[in-house]
Amino acid sequence: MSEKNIALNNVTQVFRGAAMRSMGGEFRAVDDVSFDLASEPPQIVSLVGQSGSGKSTIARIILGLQKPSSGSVTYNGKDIYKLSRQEYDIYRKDVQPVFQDPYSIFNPFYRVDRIFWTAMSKFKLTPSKREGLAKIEESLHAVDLRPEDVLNRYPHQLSGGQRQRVMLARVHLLRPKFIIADEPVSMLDAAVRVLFLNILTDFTEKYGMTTLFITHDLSTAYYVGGKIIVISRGKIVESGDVEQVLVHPSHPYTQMLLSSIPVPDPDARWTEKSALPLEEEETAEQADLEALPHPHI
Ligand SMILES: Nc1ncnc2c1ncn2[C@@H]1O[C@H](COP(=O)(O)OP(=O)(O)OP(=O)(O)O)[C@@H](O)[C@H]1O
Repeated sequence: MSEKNIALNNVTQVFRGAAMRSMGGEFRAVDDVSFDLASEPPQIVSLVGQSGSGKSTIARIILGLQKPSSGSVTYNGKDIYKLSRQEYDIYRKDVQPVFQDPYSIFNPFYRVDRIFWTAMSKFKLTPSKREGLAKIEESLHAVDLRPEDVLNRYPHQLSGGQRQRVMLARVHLLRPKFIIADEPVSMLDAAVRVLFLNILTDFTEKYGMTTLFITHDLSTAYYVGGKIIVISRGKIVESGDVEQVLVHPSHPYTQMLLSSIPVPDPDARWTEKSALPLEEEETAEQADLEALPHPHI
């Protein structure tokens, strides 16, 4: 199997405007970020940082939704903005997104089956109606959904967990080399979250899809395993095997993120405020730890 590679080379994203007046008119959301995602061996790489640290901006840049102010993203060594039409079509098929709440990208007027038929036609998978339906059903079963429960429904008739799994079924159907999953479980409850994460790790192991898993929550990064990249204020501060980094964090920011995770203790009352300083004025989301192991082992 030929190896494919997405590389971020000194990617920087500067936002300018009146709203950044207090910061000298510009704000560096992503600052000189470089890392690689390789298809071989397939792996999960978690990109972790607080709210506002630049994670989603990096996802958008990789997906070609936003051109960085400087630096480049290359696919197999070629700048994604210099790919031919045909090469770009391959990139779009090879690199599939899963967003936090897919509701915003579902067309509310179309039933769920249309998502799959549209994907097949867009990426020129043109099976017969019968073969196509068999593939769709296989993909739904792969994410633990029953076709009869979802295919004829409208997006608003599904739960958040079902909608997220429909997006995973779409990924299963397309069999990309890479998944860019931006906070895919942050809106799910603990039980559905674990189900989703298990399917995602299965995709990497069974079908060889390398996943960039974006999360603010160290516990979920620890749960999915693989590698981790820790980002603060747009800069990578630490990276490596998730086990190594979370058990022996070397950077103060990683240590601080770890120490801010509340340890479930039925006898303890939560009286103190988190020691975590925020990236922005926004409030950091609380990690939902109910069903996930604590990274301190
Ligand atoms: N189009 C834009 N114009 C101006 N500032 C922006 C724009 N997009 C993002 N930002 C700012 O860049 C910073 C990084 O945003 P980004 O969404 O990448 O962070 P994040 O780590 O994904 O946060 P979250 O987990 O809350 O989604 C934030 O301060 C955000 O307000």
